[in-house]
Amino acid sequence: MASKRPAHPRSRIRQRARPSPFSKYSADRAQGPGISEIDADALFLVIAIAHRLGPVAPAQFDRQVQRLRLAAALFGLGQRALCGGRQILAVGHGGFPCFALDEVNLGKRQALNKTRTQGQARDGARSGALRLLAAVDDGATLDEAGALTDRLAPAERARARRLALEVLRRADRVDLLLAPMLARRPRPEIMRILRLAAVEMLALGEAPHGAVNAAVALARASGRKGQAAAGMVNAVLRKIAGAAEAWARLSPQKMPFWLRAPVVAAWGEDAARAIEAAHEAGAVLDLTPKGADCPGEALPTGSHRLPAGTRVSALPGYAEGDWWVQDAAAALAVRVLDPQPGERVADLCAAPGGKTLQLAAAGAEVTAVDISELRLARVAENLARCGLQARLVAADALDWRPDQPLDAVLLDAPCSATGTIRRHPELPRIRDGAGLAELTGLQARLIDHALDLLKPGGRLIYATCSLLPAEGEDQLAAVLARHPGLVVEPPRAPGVEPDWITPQGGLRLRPDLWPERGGMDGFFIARLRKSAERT
Ligand SMILES: C[S@@+](CC[C@H](N)C(=O)[O-])C[C@H]1O[C@@H](n2cnc3c(N)ncnc32)[C@H](O)[C@@H]1O
Repeated sequence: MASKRPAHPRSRIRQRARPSPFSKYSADRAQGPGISEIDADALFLVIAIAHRLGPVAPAQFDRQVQRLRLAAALFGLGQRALCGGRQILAVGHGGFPCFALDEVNLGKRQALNKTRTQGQARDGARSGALRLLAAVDDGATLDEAGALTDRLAPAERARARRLALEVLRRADRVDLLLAPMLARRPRPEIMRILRLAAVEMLALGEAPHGAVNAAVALARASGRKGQAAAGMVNAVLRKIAGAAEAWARLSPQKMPFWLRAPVVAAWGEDAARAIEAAHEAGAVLDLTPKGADCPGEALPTGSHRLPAGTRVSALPGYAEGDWWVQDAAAALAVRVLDPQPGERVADLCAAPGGKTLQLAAAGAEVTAVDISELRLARVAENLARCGLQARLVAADALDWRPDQPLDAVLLDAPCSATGTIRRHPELPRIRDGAGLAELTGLQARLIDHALDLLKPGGRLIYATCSLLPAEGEDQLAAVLARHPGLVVEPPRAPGVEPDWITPQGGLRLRPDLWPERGGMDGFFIARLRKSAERT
């Protein structure tokens, strides 16, 4: 397409030389790639399109981003340029020169003035999902990548995340189906488009013509090489549309070897497959009630369950803080502790605070400690919403000591989080099991420190949202060996089934439990009582 290259060489140099104050993924990610990594020519063109300076009011921001995105698409610039466009505007909010779109220069007034149809909204969600998937391929979690969909309307943003989750739950299974249909492996951005359309058709019931047309359009919009691949995308996806039987014969995607091997060693091949099926099925929504009023079906353990995809903020009682979101397995740690009103309890790795809320709701005098000030702010928000109180301390738990010994400590230790793959299916793709020895070493030090903070006869709950025995059963065995006199107490709580209790007395929860109810996160919970004799 012909375009007028405006003479703004200085803006080009300035933008290239000046690093963006925004990381690519989120404010939490300190060293994300900045604007300098965006394809310079694409960025130059977007700046060219947007060269008429003027402040962008926050209310117009989304509209400006949308226009810039359309402009970039018209020039065939693809994702990287779109990302650049967003960042230029974002920089504008931070006080840098801000670029507003010049429709006259663009010469495409009609296209830009088009009102958004439903189809465009869906493509916004698909493009958003592809940006999230690209970020995961770069090693980001979906939460870290969330900022990449900020410019979408809330419903599109939610749909983009849902699509990305569904693809990540099946990416390996789709690749197995695609492999014989591909003469050679396409570029990563084309592979992501193929996976997305395949999952939409085979797992989400999307009509083939809609999914295939959208995929072809996305391939074309992804740049010159994408345009060349559009024919292949069309042909392959038409074959995929007819491959429902072959798809049904493929098993759910396997856990990576570093995780699967210890799972099989602990519980066998059938359990590993059942866990993989639960990972593919994804997670439902669980709430922990503060009092009696809580939407959803009451589970035997006291949590309330709603279908996946339920909009949390639309549920009754959200603003009033009548409940909070917490997986049924996670909620069992505090139920097993059974905190009493007035007891002095520390929640040593507290953020975002689900367990702190449970402790405070039980009437305990809670100190919530977390090493991350940023994450501790979420505990404060959650406490405020639910009208509950706790003392918040931003500190390394290993350095923190209360002024008097405690009745109880809850240690929900940092771990591999492999029990949460149903809701974080990107974890197996971005982790490789490295650093496990470091984590288990930290867990052991935290356990010993927690025991040291307890009064004689005080109780400790050790919990991890992990499927790895190294972070659960093995830690329990090791702490019992290190501390003679320490006792494991039965993990009693309403709804806890005898089969969930290990021979050693720990509580082993797995995603394949309660299959008819929708599963639960993987967790290990142990209740320990310190010797009543002073040492
Ligand atoms: C599994 S999450 C805790 C979830 C939390 N208990 C809940 O129920 O919402 C682990 C937390 O440990 C914190 N953490 C990691 N290392 C820590 C340390 N040495 N001291 C205190 N907190 C730590 C992390 O910041 C993270 O918020």
